[in-house]
Amino acid sequence: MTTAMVHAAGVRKRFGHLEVLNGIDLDVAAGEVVVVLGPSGSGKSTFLRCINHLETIDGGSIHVDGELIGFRADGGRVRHLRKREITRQRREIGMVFQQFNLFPHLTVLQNIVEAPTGVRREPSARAREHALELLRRVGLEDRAGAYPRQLSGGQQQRVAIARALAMRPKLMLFDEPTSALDPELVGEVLATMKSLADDGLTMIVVTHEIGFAREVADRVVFMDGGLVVESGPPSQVLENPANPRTKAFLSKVL
Ligand SMILES: Nc1ncnc2c1ncn2[C@@H]1O[C@H](COP(=O)(O)OP(=O)(O)OP(=O)(O)O)[C@@H](O)[C@H]1O
Repeated sequence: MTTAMVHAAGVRKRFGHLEVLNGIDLDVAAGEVVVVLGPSGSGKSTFLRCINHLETIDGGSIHVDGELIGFRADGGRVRHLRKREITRQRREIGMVFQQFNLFPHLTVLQNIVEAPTGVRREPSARAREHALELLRRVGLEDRAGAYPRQLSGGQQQRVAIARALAMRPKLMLFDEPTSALDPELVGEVLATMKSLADDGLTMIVVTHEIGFAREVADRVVFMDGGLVVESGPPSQVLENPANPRTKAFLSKVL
C-alpha cells in the first residue's frame, strides 16, 4: 500500500465561536497537484495553514508522508509535539504566500541560502550551489545579486518559491500565490509552478486561477463552509460539477 503524502481526516478548526473547518477529509498522493477552489471564507487558507502547523487543529488529524503533524501518541493519549519537533516537521513543508515575505536587506541569493544554512546548518558552499540551481529553475540566475526592491512582483514571488524549495520540501503549499500581482506578472509565476508540477513535486495550490487548475491540476477540490464538497479531475469538477454549490461558484468565476 502506498502512503498518501497528505492524509487529512476529519480536520476541525475554530476561531472563538467561528467553526472554520468542519471535518475536512482529503488525501493527496505523492507527486499529485491538487488545486483548491472555493468562495471567500470557506477555510482554504486555514486548511493550508493547519497542514503546515501554522494553526493548531481542534479535531481530526493530518499526516504528511506518514507522520502525524503537531501531535504524538503517548501511552494511548495524544500530546502536542514540542516546539523543536514542530519546527522539524515544518521544514519539510514549503509554503508560498500571497505576499512574498523576502528579507529586503538581503540579496536574492542570500534570501535563498538563509534558511538552509541558518536553520538546517547546511554547509554554505552546498547551499549556495543549490540556490544557484534553484535560481536557474525559476529563470532568475542573472538576478542573484539583486535586492528584492530591484525586482518586479513576479520575480520576487519566483524568488520566494526558490527560497521555499531550498529547504528540499516533500510538499509545497501555495496560498493564492498570484493574487497580489499585477495581471501581466501572473503568467510567469504560474509557468514556474507548472514546471515544478512537471518535475513531480507534490503541490496543494489555493488559487482563483481556473486556467491553471484546468491545465496543471491532477485534481480539483472544491471547499465550501469548511468542508470538501467536491473533488475530482479538472474536466469533471470544472466542466460538469456534481454539487450545486460548486456549480454556483463556477458560474460566478468562469
Ligand atoms: N486567525 C484568525 N482569527 C479569527 N478568524 C480567522 C482567522 N483566520 C481566519 N479566520 C476566519 O476564518 C474564516 C476562513 O478564513 P480563510 O482565510 O481560511 O478562508 P479562505 O477560504 O482562504 O478565504 P479567502 O479566499 O478570502 O482567502 C474567515 O471567516 C476568516 O475571517
